[in-house]
Amino acid sequence: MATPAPASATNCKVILAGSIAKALLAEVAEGLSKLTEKPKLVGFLANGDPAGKMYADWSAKTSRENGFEFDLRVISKEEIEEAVLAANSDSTVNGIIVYYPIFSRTSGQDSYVKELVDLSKDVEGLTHKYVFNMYQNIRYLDAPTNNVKSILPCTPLAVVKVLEYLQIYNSILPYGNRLFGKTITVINRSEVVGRPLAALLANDGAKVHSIDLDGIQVFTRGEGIKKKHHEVHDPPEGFELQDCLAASDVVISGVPSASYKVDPSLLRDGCVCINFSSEKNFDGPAVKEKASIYVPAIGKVTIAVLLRNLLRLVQNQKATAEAAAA
Ligand SMILES: NC(=O)C1=CN([C@@H]2O[C@H](COP(=O)(O)OP(=O)(O)OC[C@H]3O[C@@H](n4cnc5c(N)ncnc54)[C@H](O)[C@@H]3O)[C@@H](O)[C@H]2O)C=CC1
Ligand SMILES: Nc1nc(=O)c2c([nH]1)NC[C@@H]1CN(c3ccc(C(=O)N[C@@H](CCC(=O)O)C(=O)O)cc3)C=[N+]21
Repeated sequence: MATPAPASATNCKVILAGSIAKALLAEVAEGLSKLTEKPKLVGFLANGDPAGKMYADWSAKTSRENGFEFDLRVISKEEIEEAVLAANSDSTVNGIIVYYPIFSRTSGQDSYVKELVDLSKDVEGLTHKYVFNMYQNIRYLDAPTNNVKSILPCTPLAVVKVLEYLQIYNSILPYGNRLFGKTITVINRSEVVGRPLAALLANDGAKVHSIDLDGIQVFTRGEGIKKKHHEVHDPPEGFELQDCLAASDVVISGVPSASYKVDPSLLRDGCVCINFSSEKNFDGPAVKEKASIYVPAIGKVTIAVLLRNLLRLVQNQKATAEAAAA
């Protein structure tokens, strides 16, 4: 007989990203063992951003430890265009990651750089074709042959992998519908993480409350998840953050501010809390009094997903070459 937890302890289980990343990296190792050459990822750091540098160094270390080559190239803003084009035409390069932001957030110039990366080497899935496929819930580039898989952005996909690990995805249901019946709040609706994440979760069947400073949006596939992909609508009149939280099985937060905390008194008893911000959006001791599961950070999962995406690019490059030869 298992001993019950002492009455004084909380019943919240804290799950660290490392254990989730380990499971994904094992899957990646399996795929890697079937290749004859080491996949090569090239990273471009053109902004002098210390946070970007940290993330890049950390990705480089994990890549090398797991049998991938990672070549970090520190360059100037002015060099980025030619550098990406050169990597596109270098057959020894399998994947390209460009760290953002490079140019001022308001200039829109970063969007131009994103489109420069060759589709077959875009390891973060940031070029328009991949973004389109994600929002439209299209999983392959070569439908109906379905040999070339579409690429999903790393952090939103990392959150999906965390939810699969936690069995929030119900494997009794068919693939693509496994979040049916779940209500999820995502706090952050940025173009790079929050909005794609809300769309992915809704495409998998969830009802998603997407929160940002400009208000709340609801992402769903409609009643009975009959639609092929998500649609977005306004919440009911007077619906506030507290109503979203009270209804949510899962709360995912990514507010980039040290002072922001999700009010623990608004959380549904026994909900699951996940933080993807580099700042702690949940107060640890308080959230543990309410949540059944708490994931304080996901960075390691994001990097495991980056390597999984790189492996997928290599597999896609092979499938494309074989199709061309046939
Ligand atoms: N763990 C990981 O793998 C990754 C973590 N991050 C982290 O996630 C955080 C967010 O990154 P981005 O989305 O790129 O940042 P961002 O600055 O582009 O977007 C943040 C969003 O949060 C919104 N926001 C700010 N205060 C809010 C509030 N009180 N309530 C609701 N929404 C609010 C903003 O309006 C904005 O839309 C950062 O801390 C970043 O470092 C980013 C990428 C990967
Ligand atoms: N093209 C591109 N893709 C990115 O994904 C990208 C980028 N550019 N530019 C820089 C930002 C920053 N970024 C972070 C990754 C992990 C944590 C993170 O939360 N890491 C730790 C916590 C902090 C720590 O341990 O120091 C964790 O989750 O375990 C934060 C920030 C990705 N970025």
